[in-house]
Order: sequence, then structure tokens, then C-alpha cells
Amino acid sequence: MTTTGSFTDALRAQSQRYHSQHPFHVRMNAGELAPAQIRGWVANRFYYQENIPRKDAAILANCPDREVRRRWIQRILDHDGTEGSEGGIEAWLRLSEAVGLSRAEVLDERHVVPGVRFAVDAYVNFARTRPWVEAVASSLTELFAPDLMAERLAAFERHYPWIDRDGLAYFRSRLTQAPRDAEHALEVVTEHCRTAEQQARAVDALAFKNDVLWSVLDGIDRAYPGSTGPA
Ligand SMILES: O=C(O)c1cc(C(=O)O)c2c(n1)C(=O)C(=O)c1cc(C(=O)O)[nH]c1-2
Repeated sequence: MTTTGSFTDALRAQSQRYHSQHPFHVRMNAGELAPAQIRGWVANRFYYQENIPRKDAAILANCPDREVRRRWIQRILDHDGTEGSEGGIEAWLRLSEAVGLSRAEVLDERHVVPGVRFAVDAYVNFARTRPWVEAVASSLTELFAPDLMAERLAAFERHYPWIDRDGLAYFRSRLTQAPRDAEHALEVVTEHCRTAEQQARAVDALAFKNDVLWSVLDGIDRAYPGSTGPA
């Protein structure tokens, strides 16, 4: 596996294991979740959102390439925001309010279940401790995210009319941010992974990330099986 084509094919084949196929997401997009389950998902996923900039800061810290850093830093700005442009974490808090959660109960992480915390922490630790190119490869689930995001937007508008549409702005912004980020990450990974072994490690990193995302949903699914969840 040393040609670029077969390498990118192997990376893209990881879409088979993406969390879009997790039963909880399947039920979400089919309109089968109760409000308490949506709230449980939003409150738990906040833990992922707030840790993404820390994960990206770890990649920056480990990356010796100035050109890569100049582009990668945009991800932190996208989530943390800047003066006058609030960013993804604020957008997620607005989503939280739109589904009926208070900002306080999301910010203090009271609803975050152990499995979600462990999975997200594993992702941040991976970026801190593994070679930076592997950490970049692990972000490549974003190759698969736009389809899921478009499906989710349509599903929320159709099946969950009780959620104010303004609360869905986060997903709309990811429709353009995710493809831009994935394209850059793919460029970096194909440039730096030339040997079969480096390429195999990149594919493994992406498989690891799929496991992180799957575990997050396992944790949520188990905590909110039906009519229970944050009131
Ligand atoms: O809602 C989703 O299904 C989903 C998936 C992913 C992903 O595939 O990792 C990300 C996001 N959302 C997201 O919002 C986000 O900011 C993000 C950053 C990253 C990353 O690994 O750097 N993945 C994702």
C-alpha cells in the first residue's frame, strides 16, 4: 500500500465504520428519539465539542511544520471563536438552549456519562502522545461528517419541529468547515505517509477515532434508552 490512490482508498474505506451507522444516530435521523434522548445527546456531545480545541492545540504543540500550524490554528478559532464571532462552542450552547437545556447544566458537565468522558479523553490523549501526523490522520473522520451533517439537518427540521431552527446553526457551519478541514488533513497525511508502514499507522489512527466516536454514542445510548434523560 504505497501508492497514494490505494492509501486514500484505505482511509476512505473507514467510512464503513463511521458513527453515522450507530443505532442511536440511525434512530435520531429516523425521527425516533424522545426529547429527553436528544437532550442527553446534546449535553454529552458538548464534552466532545469543548475538548476539540484542546486536541487541536496538542497537534499544534507537536507539529514542527510552520505551514501546517498556520492552517491548523484556524480549527481552534472556529471552535473557541474570536471577539465578535462566537464560534462552535457557543453555537453548541445555543443548540443546548434550543433543545431545552440550561447553559449552566451543560457547562458544568453534570450529564456527562463515564463512557463519553473516557472516549473523549482518549482522543485528546492520543493527540498529545502520538506522532502528530497520526493525530492529523485521526481527524479524518471529518471526510465522512458532511453527509451525516446534511442528513441530520434535514432530519431535525422534519422530525423535531419543537427545536428552534436557529439552534441548528452549528451543523450548518460544519457543512463548509468539515470539508475544508478534511481536505487539508488529507493533504498533510498523503504528503507525510510514504511508506507502507506509515500509511498503515494512519489508517489505524483513523480506525481508533472511529472507535472513539462509536464509544461516545454507546455511552449515550446506554444512558438514555428511552424515556429517561435530562428533564
Ligand atoms: O456530529 C458529528 O457527527 C461530528 C463528527 C465529527 C467527526 O467525525 O470527528 C466531528 C464533529 N461532528 C464536529 O462537530 C467537529 O467539530 C469535529 C472536529 C473533529 C476532529 O476530529 O477534529 N471531528 C469533528
